[in-house]
Amino acid sequence: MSLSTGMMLDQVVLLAAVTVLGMMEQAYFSLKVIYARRKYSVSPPATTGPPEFERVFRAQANCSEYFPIFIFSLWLAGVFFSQALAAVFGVLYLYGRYLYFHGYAESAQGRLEPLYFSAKMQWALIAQSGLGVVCSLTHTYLGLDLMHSFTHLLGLTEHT
Ligand SMILES: CC/C=C\C/C=C\C[C@@H]1O[C@H]1/C=C/C=C/C=C\C/C=C\CCC(=O)O
Ligand SMILES: N[C@@H](CCC(=O)N[C@@H](CS)C(=O)NCC(=O)O)C(=O)O
Repeated sequence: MSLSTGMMLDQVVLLAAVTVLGMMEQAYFSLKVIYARRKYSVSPPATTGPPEFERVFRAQANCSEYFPIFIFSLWLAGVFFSQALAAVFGVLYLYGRYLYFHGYAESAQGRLEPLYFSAKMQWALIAQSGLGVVCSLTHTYLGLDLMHSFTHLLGLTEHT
């Protein structure tokens, strides 16, 4: 897809849907911290309290720290590589983060398995972003269609 020919909404609508889902998930995590503050009587600006509170607090903070990386990589991968693939990895990442949040709320150990899962999804999105942007750069400035050669290598396109 070329931005110069105009981006059609159907070329990004899956990315938009995953972004809305991600924003709702972030809002949900924030609400859980507000409930935990009430439950454990930890009023702002305090950020320390019983371990049950601190784990919920850190789970939300950790998910927020990574949210910008997630959103940028989702859109870059979706625009420059493949919208469908980015959307699938995006939904899996958000699912992993949901499990991470609840695992961390239970115990520090409980966060680890979902963290590894969501990290794999995140790295896959970063890789797709990098590959897509490099292919676009070489196409624009060197006239090389690496993406076509790449998909041909994988047997996804006919040789032309
Ligand atoms: C989800 C974010 C993914 C990518 C963004 C970039 C960097 C973050 C690294 O990929 C993530 C890897 C995380 C690995 C964590 C490894 C170990 C943590 C385990 C134990 C900590 C010690 C303890 O709990 O006692
Ligand atoms: N802000 C994070 C950056 C590194 C990170 O993402 N760590 C993972 C694996 S140790 C985590 O779950 N950290 C727990 C937390 O941020 O509370 C930290 O302080 O640990």
